[in-house]
This record gives sequence, C-alpha cells and structure tokens, in this order.
Amino acid sequence: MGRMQTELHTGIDMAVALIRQDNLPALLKTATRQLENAFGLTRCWALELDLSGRTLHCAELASLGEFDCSDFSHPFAHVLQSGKPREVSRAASYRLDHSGFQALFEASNRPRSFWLEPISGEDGRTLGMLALCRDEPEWDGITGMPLYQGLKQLLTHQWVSQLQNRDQVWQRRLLKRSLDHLHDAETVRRRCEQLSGSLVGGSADMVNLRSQIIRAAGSQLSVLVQGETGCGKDLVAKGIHEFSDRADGPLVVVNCAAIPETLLESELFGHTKGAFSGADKTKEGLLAQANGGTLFLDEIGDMPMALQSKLLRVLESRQFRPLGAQQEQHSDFRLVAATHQPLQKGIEDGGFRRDLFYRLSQFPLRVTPLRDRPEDLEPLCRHFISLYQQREGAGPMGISSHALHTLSGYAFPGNVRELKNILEFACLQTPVDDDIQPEVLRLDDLFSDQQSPISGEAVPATLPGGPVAGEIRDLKAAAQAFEAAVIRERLQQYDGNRAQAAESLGLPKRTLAHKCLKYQVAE
Ligand SMILES: Nc1ncnc2c1ncn2[C@@H]1O[C@H](COP(=O)(O)OP(=O)(O)OP(=O)(O)O)[C@@H](O)[C@H]1O
Repeated sequence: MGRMQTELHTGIDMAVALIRQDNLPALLKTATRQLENAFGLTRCWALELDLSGRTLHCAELASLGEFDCSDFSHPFAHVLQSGKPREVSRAASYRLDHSGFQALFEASNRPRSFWLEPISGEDGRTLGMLALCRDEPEWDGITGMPLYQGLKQLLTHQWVSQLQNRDQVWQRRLLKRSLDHLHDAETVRRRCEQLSGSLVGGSADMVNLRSQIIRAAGSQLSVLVQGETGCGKDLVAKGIHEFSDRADGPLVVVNCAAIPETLLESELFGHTKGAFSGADKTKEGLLAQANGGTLFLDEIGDMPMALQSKLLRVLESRQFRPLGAQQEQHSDFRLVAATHQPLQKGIEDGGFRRDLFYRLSQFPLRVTPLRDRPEDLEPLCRHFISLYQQREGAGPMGISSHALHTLSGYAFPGNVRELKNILEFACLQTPVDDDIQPEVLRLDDLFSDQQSPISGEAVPATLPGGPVAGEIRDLKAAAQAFEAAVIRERLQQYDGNRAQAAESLGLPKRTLAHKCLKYQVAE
C-alpha cells in the first residue's frame, strides 16, 4: 500500500471511531488519544468550555482542571481571547504559576512545547481547546497536514452535535420535570376542589388546610389534628382517609374520651376468650380492624398514660398483642389523631407523653376557630341550609344580610357545630321561599354545657325514666335525671351512635361521653 493509501485508511478508521462515540467525554478522550498516536505527541488534552462560557474544564485532570477564562495567569485565557492558536514553550510554562496549568504541565511530563488550539463551531461559538504536547517545538508539519485538519473538522462537528444532544436531553428533562410538576399541582388543585364540597370555606386558612390535607393524604405520616371543639377535626380526618391510597380500606374511628378507661385497652387491642372476667368470646380489636386503612383516634388527649406507652410501641412496630394472647399481631394502618386540648400543656403537666406527641405529630394540622375566619361564615351558612333542604326535602330558602351580620358579631364558642345547630333551628322557623332573619337565630344558649342542649325542640313533659314535673323536690337531681333520660332516648334513636346523638343534641362528643359516664348511660 502506498503512503497516501495508508494515510487514507488511518484517517477513515479514526473518523469511524470518532463518529461512534455517543457522549462528549468519550468523544474528547478518543480524539486526544488518536491525535497522540497519529502525530507522535507526548500528550494531548481537550478542554471544554462550560455553558456559562466562563470556565474551561479538563475532565482528565479532575478538580485541578478548572481554568477561569478571565484569569490570565494561565495561557488558555490568552488563546481564547485572541481566538488564534499559539505555541507555549517549556521555558514560558515554567514561568506561569497557575496551579492548574502547572498540574497539566507536570502530567504532560514537562514537554518542550505546547500547541494550544481553540476549537469553534461553524457559528463561531467557542467549544473549547486542544492542548498538544511535544518535545519538538516545530508545529507547522503537523497542523498543516490534511489528516490533522480533517480530524479537527470532524471533532468539531461531533462536538457540536454532542452538545446539541445534551441540550435536547436537558430540555426534555426540564420539560418532563415541569410537566410532572404541573400534573402534581393540577392533581392537588382538583382534589382540593373536591374536598371543598364537604370541608367548606374560602378563607386563606381553610384553603391552606385543604391543601395540607391532600398533601398529608399522599404520605404515610401520622397526622395530629388540633383545634377547638366543633371546628371540623372529624372532617379533616375523613378527608385524609378519603384522599389517601387507603380510601378503599376501613376508616376506624375511636373516641378515646367516649370509651371508659377500663375498656379502652381491650377495645383497641382486642382480647382472647377468658382474658378477663366477662370476656366470654374472642374479640378483634380496633387496631386489627384498621388493617389496610386508617385509624382515627379522636380526643387522644384523654388517653390514659399507661395506654399511651402501649400505643407508642404499636406505632413504632405496628405490632401488638391482644389481651390474653400469646402471639403478637401485625396491623398496617395509618394513624390520624385529633384533640381539642392543648397537648403541650398536657406534656408539661405530666399527663401526656412527649415522645408520643412527637410520634403522633409527624404531620401536624391545626384547624382555625370559626371566629378567626369570618369569610367562611356565609359559605358555611349556605352549605348548612342546603344540607337541611336536602335532608328535609324542604323548598328553597336563603339567609338575609341582616342575619349574616348578626352571626358575624358572634364568637361561636362551639365553632362550626354550633353554627350548624343555630342554622338548623333557624331553618325550621323560616317559611319556604323566605330568608332566615336575625330573630330566629338563637345565639346564646345552645353551646353551653350547663344548659339544656335541646332548647328549641319539642320536649315531652316526661321521658322514659325521667321525672314528672309536679313531683320534683330536688331540682338539680331532677334536671340531671332529665338530661340522662334525653341522652338515653337519643342514643336509642341513633342505635347507640354517640357521634350522631351528640350532634343532634348540639353537644361535643366528649361532653356527651362524660355525661354518659356520669349518668351511667350505656347505649
Ligand atoms: N368546614 C366545614 N365545612 C362543613 N361542615 C363543617 C366544617 N367544619 C365543621 N363542620 C361540621 O360541623 C360539625 C362539627 O365538626 P367536627 O365533628 O368535625 O368537629 P370536631 O372538631 O371533630 O369536634 P370535636 O372536638 O367535638 O370532636 C360537623 O357536623 C361537621 O360536618
């Protein structure tokens, strides 16, 4: 083969090898090795200009290979600025005290001469630089060769196309990330809107609460909901369950205040037959029932200390042992707890375990009292009027601006529950096609524990088990007996459902639970 043909073959082989490289570092490495071999160089380096155009990087020198383009203590800055190749002698190299350049000089075995050649794309954009090292200070023989020119041209072309590829991948990644983000944001927005059908209110606090609920629902963290009585903590817990991936599983609600202390442990953990006197059959506990779903521990502040330690252990392992059982059981549940009591105070007083508090409040949520979000008053009124109409099959009804104004001056110690009761009563008093007027709003006496919670309703003169008015000698005892009778009757009416009975009496569940205990009323 003649010399020309050999050169042609070498050139083609080299070109094929360059074209095969599918990323920029591999391309630069292959090109520098090829230049070394083809032209007998002692070393060849490729330096890449970063996206900002401010720094040249030499990947093969790792952290030392960073050259600030505005730092003229190394020769690369001069070459970039002039845009022209130039030679740098060994003597000159010794005089340059730039640490990166000295590292490159050392790693090249201190050659007699460097040839520094800037590489630019067809559009003039600078891509980087080649640094060729040789012990002959004469470069024209190499840089004038068609093989050198051809390789440089091909390298430039491939370099540009690798950068374009990288840009495209980057763009695609950016696009995907922003689409994912948009999709997430859209999903959250849609779910918040859905939730606003049941958890009503347009105040900033309510909008924020709904979006926190959706976020909490998307995690497996334990959620602690805090807020005054009647402000909607139950609804929050339901929302978390319904928008979580456990929505098809059970939502098990336990009111720690409503279950007598002595029964709470066996209710939660379950028991075997004969575990204690009266345990005539094995009973599955609420923890086990919540498997695959959500366990909602309402009024967690009322949980006895001894049980708090046991609950903490369950939360850490999801393992528990029913009373009287030999074997531990496992239950996969997500915990939501709620309280109207300031747990911090409970911790300070020694009534609530600090470690349990932290374990429960991995995702803390706070529901603002109704009086602090007056914007929610009107939408809540319309919501409850419409619920009343649906339930009673009543005709259209509204609320006058005077009535709204009256409500806005009231503090609502019983929060939304109280507002709901006030409106239900007002709806009853308002003719169809009319608006609720201020006169039918009973604002004072509905919430107070001390007063009859049933005011405004048609109460029979006597109730089963209650006193007959004419025979009363002790008013306090009679009032209590009356209260007990009302509660007993209401519990019967709601098949023992304390939440519904409390709701219908305008009482917080906890108050009803205490009254049940006090009067020994069982459902
Ligand atoms: N934002 C709201 N939108 C619609 N209804 C609400 C809202 N907040 C509360 N309610 C209604 O008010 C009543 C009381 O709410 P809920 O039982 O959730 O309060 P709570 O904070 O759990 O009370 P407690 O501390 O007594 O357990 C319920 O009928 C509930 O549906």
